This record gives sequence, structure tokens and C-alpha cells, in this order.
Amino acid sequence: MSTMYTPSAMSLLLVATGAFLLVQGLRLSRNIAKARATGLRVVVTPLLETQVLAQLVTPFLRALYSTHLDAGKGWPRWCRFMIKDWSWEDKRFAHEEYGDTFICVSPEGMICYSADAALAWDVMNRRYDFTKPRDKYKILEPYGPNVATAEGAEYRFHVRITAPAFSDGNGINNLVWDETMRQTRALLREWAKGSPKDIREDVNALTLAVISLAGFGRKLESVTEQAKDIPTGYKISFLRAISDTTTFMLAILVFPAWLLRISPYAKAELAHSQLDKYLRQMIRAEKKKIEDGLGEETKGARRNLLNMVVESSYEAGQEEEKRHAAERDKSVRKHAFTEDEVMGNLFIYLLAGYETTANSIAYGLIVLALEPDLRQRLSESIASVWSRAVAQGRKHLSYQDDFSELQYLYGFMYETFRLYPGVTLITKLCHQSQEVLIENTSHILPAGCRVYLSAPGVHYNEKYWENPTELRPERWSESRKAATVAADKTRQMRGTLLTFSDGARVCLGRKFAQAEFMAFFAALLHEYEVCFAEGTDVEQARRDLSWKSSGKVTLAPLQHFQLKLKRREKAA
Ligand code: HEM
Repeated sequence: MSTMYTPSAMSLLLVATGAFLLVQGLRLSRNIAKARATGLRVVVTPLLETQVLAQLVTPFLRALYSTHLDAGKGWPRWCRFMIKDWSWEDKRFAHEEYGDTFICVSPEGMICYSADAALAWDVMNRRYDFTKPRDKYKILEPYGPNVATAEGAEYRFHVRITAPAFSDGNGINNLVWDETMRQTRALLREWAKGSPKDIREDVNALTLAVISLAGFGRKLESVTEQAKDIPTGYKISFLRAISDTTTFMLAILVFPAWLLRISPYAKAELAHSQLDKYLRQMIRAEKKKIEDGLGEETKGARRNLLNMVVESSYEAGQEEEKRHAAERDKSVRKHAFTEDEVMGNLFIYLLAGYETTANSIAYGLIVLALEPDLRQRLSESIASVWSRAVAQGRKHLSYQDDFSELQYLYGFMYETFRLYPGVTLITKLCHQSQEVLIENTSHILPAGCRVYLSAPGVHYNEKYWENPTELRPERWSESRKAATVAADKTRQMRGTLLTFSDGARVCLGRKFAQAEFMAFFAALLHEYEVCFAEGTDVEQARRDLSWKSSGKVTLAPLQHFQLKLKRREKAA
């Protein structure tokens, strides 16, 4: 009698594992061959930071290597490129080992990391050759493509309508400045009653209030007052909707609404759907005003991103309609935004503009607590601008008159942006093979290769910044006045400052963020000094600031810094 052989579960598992390893091995060797053909240094990693598994293990690795990071050693080699946004904590360790530009390969694909300013400049300016990677940006499209995620003709359409709202000429940055000053003064009044409980939380609330007014035309006052303000037809106040949406942004972007609703994050879904309702209602009201011919009347009033985008979209639609009226060609797209497109862009302002700015201000505060000399010089320079304003009979500083005078503060801000860049990697992808020139040698990057430009790799590079780890505001005030510098200087630097990206897809909100950062510190440091709370281990705080981040969506300092404010003795 013959016996039939039945494979055990174990042997099936072994065969499956063997097959998996074989496929992975083949894919890895194919990717290595492609990467080697570029002539660049090739580094192999088990996982790339873009892979889901890498993103899942990142928090564990962060916890596991906390002591390693604390010692200022960056990430261990074996897992470095698996860590999502590894590059800030690592600074230049990887680049010192493998060069300013190298290719990292896993079975899944390859990423060319670069800390070379010339290459960065080239890549950021070749908008059709290097685009944003779709898989990374798709998540930012809860309403469809927007100015931050679209490419090609779709992008040109979005930028034509949205970019004008951000220009100085439209008054948005004056509004940001004035509202930041007003909100900071309100905070100072609160703080004068007793030491602040959590300065960072207050700063987050302030930043939210600024984007709420400048972005959507809604003034936010004290949290307790407005949280109860719920109009008929709504379930929560506008304040609660916008603040919970920003708090739970990641969950909102990652999980579908139905799942959030039945999860412990039900609050997030409620906030998002209510904010959606508020904003749509505001967009419709704005559109109606324009259609009723009331738009002209409100032009003199202070304008915000929402009404400017609705107006510019309406005007573009009218123009296009006139142009095609004769043809009656239904296939031609009218160049006005749909309501979803307006929503998509407003949502991206909230996403791109809130956390980045709040974290930059938080970094600025911690740096000041660490550096008493810098604090002193900054306060003196700000005091002299205040004295000048007072001598001119002004009670407050203004964007128009004082921004360009606050040179030392401007330098401090740009040093903060350089050392703590909110977005650590500018991520691009080439769909077809592309030639790049690195130190006069030509290299062909294969189709599908990602090019990740490392802001820390460039910003901490001695080639571009003398004594790069030093925060020296003076670097920024060499010759020109700050106002011109604000618009132009970083552009002249050709890839050496990546905080706001550059070239074709530079940040639209850069001046918005600058106005907010400068107004906040000009108002705060006029009256207060920032210090650490008693009992802070200053050297540990320095290490925590330099080597660790809380690894959220954008770069953020660890949460535990305890700050306190001391009234300045001689405020002008
Ligand atoms: C310190 C604060 C800020 C930093 C560090 C920052 C940084 C950046 C960076 C690096 C990019 C390019 C991202 C990429 O290539 O994918 C970007 C794009 C963008 N930012 Fe900002 N940003 C800040 C504030 C703001 C503010 C306040 C707003 C609006 C209110 C804003 C709106 C945008 C938009 C709309 C884009 C997309 C531009 C495009 O793709 O053409 N940002 N930002």
C-alpha cells in the first residue's frame, strides 16, 4: 500500500518564506544593479522610510534608540533609513559616511538622498522632470487635488487662483501681523495674572486664531467664551471644530469617516464634518455676495484667504465664460473652482500653515530659554524698534513700518528656520530617467527613483554655512534690508536653504509664516523674557533640543520643555 504525503503547515510555511525571500532577493539585486548604474554610492537597507512597515516600526525604534540619540550619535546604521524623517536627528552622519548624494536601496525601490545645494536647486527648478511623489501626497486630498498636491496643468490652474491671495499687495500679511500682535497682547494680559500653565499650548491656540482670521475670516477669542457659541443647525462651535480638526488631523487624513465614527476618534470625525459645514456655508455666502454685486463693497474691508480665493476663482470663471460664450463649447473647462476645490485649498492652508508655524515659534522659545546672551541682544534690538515707533506717535508696531527694521529678529527667525526646518525632506520623484550633474559629473537617475533633498543635510553643511550648528542671527543682516531679504535673499541662495522648498513649488505661505513669527516675538520680547522653569537640567534640555524631535507630521520639539516668562525690567 502506498502512503500519500501531506505537507505539514510548517513545511508550507518554510516554502512560502523561501519563495518570499527569493523574490525579495531578486528584487533587491535588480534595484542594486540599477542604482549602481548611476555611478553614485549605493547603500542597502532592509526597508525604505516610505514603506508602511517602516512607518509602523519607527515609533519603537525611536523609543529603543533614545539613549543613542541623546548621546548625539544620530541613528544606528542598520535602521537609519527605515526611520520616517530620519534626517533631522541624524544631521550629517549619513552624509559624512556616504557623501552628499547617495542612493539607498531596498527590495521595494530606491531613494536618492542629497545634501548637495546645487543638485537641490536643479531638482526644485525642473518642475516637469521631478514631481511630488503621488503616493505621499494623495493623503492630502480629502477634497481632491489642491495647490499643494496637483501637478502639470491642474497645478497651474490651482496656483493661478490661489497664489495672488498670499502676496503682500493683497494685505494678507498685514492682517497676519496685526492679528498676531493682538492675540499676543491678549495672551500677555492673561499671563500677567499668573504664570502660564503651558506656553506651547497657548502658542498653538494663538497660531490657530491667526489662521482662522487670515484664512477664513473668523476671529477667535478666548477658548472658554467661544466654545459655547453653537449656531442653529450645528453640533459644535466653530472654535471646537477647527481646534479638534487640527488636533486630530493625522487620524482624519488616514482613516475613512465611517471608521472614525465608530472608533475612539469619533470626536475627530465630528469636528471635521462640522468644519466642512461651516466652511461651505462661508464659501456660499461669499459667492453670493459677489454674485449680488456686493463684492466690490467688501474689497476695502480686510480680506482673508477664503474670500480672495472665492473671488479670484469667480473672476477667472467669468473671464473664461466670456471667452467661450461664442463657441458654446461645453467640453471646455470653466476656470472657476468647484466648491470642493475651494474646500481642498482651504483645508491645505490649515494643514500646511498651522503646525509648521506653531512648531517654529516653539523652537524659537526654547532656543531663547537656552541662550541668555542671544535673548538679551534680541530684546535690545526689539526695544529700539519699539522706541522709534513710540517716538513717531505709534502705539503698536506694523508690518509695513517695522518688519524691515527688525533685522536681528529676522536673522533669529531664519536661523530658527535653518536649524529646525519644519519639513525635513523635500520629496521628489522622476517618472522617466533623468540626467543630473553632481560636481561636474553626469549621472542618470533611473525612472521611478525618488530624490529626497535633506534640509538638515544642507543646513548643517559647512560648505554652505560657516560653523553651521551655531545660531547666529548676524548671518542674515549683512547687507540688505530685511524687507527685500524676506522676498529675495533665500532665492539667491540657490538651494542652501530648503525650509520652504524653493523653485517651482516654493511654499506659498512663507511670508505669512514670517509675519506671524516676527509679530509674536516682537510683542512678547518687548515685555517678557523667556526662561526655563526652576529645576530644568539645562544641559539635558540642550541635548533634547539638538538631537531629538517628537517625530510628528512635521518637525516638533519634545513636549516636556517647561518654559516660564519673566517680566522685563525696562520695557520701552
Ligand atoms: C514655518 C512655517 C512653514 C514652513 C516651514 C513651510 C514649509 C513648506 C514646504 C517645505 C513646502 C513644500 C512642501 C513640498 O515640497 O511638498 C510648503 C508648501 C506649501 N506651503 Fe508652507 N510652510 C510654512 C507655512 C505655511 C503657511 C502659513 C501656509 C499657508 C497659510 C503655507 C502654505 C503652503 C502651501 C499652499 C504649499 C504648497 C505649495 C506648492 O506645492 O506649490 N505654508 N511649505
